[in-house]
Amino acid sequence: MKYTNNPDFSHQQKDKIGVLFTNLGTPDAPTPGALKPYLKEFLSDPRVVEVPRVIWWMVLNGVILPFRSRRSAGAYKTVWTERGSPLMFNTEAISNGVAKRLENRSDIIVDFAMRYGNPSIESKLTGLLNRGARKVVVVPLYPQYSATTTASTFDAVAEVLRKTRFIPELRFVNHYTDSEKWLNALVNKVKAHWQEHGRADKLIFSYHGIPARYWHNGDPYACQCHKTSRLLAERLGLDKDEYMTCFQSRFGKEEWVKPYLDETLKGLPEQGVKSVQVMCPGFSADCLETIEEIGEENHEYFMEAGGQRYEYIECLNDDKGHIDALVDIVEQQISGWEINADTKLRHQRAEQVRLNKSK
Ligand SMILES: C=CC1=C(C)c2cc3[nH]c(cc4nc(cc5[nH]c(cc1n2)c(C)c5CCC(=O)O)C(CCC(=O)O)=C4C)c(C)c3C=C
Ligand SMILES: [Fe+2]
Ligand SMILES: [Fe+2]
Repeated sequence: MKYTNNPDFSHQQKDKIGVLFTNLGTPDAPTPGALKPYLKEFLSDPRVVEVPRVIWWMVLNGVILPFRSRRSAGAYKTVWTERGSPLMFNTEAISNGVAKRLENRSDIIVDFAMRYGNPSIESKLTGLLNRGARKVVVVPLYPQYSATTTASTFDAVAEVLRKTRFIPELRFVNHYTDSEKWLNALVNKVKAHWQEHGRADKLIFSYHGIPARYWHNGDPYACQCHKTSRLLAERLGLDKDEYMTCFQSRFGKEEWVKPYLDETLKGLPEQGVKSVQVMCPGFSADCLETIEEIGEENHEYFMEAGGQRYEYIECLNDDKGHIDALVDIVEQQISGWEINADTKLRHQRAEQVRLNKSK
């Protein structure tokens, strides 16, 4: 094994703290040619699809990739913009927002990476190490823990570090469903929506699903989703009949955690629920699964079933409240990581200068 080194390493260099935000990943372009390698990497991850490898290899390569690449490319085309894939530019905006807020900390470097596709965790984590990061905090932008997302990100980080000479001190955010600032940011988002559009019969919290089997085997994800909904409802003063939790984005034939969003929306109008507002507190950034699946596809299901008003409340993306919450999470993680008294003094002076300027 040849271990990777920092090509610019000097024993005199100033140590840095690296902050790496990660998200799921997205294809490079909305085309079948770009979808195929992206879906292949994603769906070959044993954390995502827990099926015997040989059988899955045949199904994936023989059936899923040829068909799904085409179908998904069509869906991605509907959300693609001049700035590219929403998941990418929203994640970048979040990372930039946090970097801006921490710019007076000259010892902190902030970047983002994607678990699948580009920019890879390997390229960005190595980049941080090469820029002098000796301590790294990884923040997967998944508020709820799931083995399919959070643990898979950990696997990717570990895989990179397996090959590097220097292993940084490492902190890894497990989930942040209890973050009061994060909950408040979501509450404020809903309240702002209510101010503009009024309330609906029901507020639906929709989360990406996982196969029910994973949950039964110990994945806490669905429980954390229900908890998130409850904490939000308490803060919004909602009664039990005024909100509900649903799961979206099923994939494959197996049973996933329920209730399914699409089936729920198709059944609500006949129960007298004629208007709904849907938000996705499991997604930090708007992406295909929110813009197209929640904004378009499920909107149609509800209206076709007799619904009268359907509104999608966007993700937090780079909202100020979201950035505040993430800065808070990072600061908690790196507390006690001050590089040395000298650096600390410099930060305090820089902060003083900033405060004096803003007076
Ligand atoms: C077995 C399949 C899948 C599991 C399990 C799964 C879990 C999971 N996914 C997210 C977040 C996102 N998923 C996104 C897209 C997406 N997800 C799957 C499959 C599983 N996800 C597929 C095949 C796709 C690709 C798109 C498609 O073909 O429909 C995205 C959006 C990416 C984008 O580019 O916009 C996100 C985000 C979570 C949070 C999760 C488990 C908790
Ligand atoms: Fe997914
Ligand atoms: Fe989807």
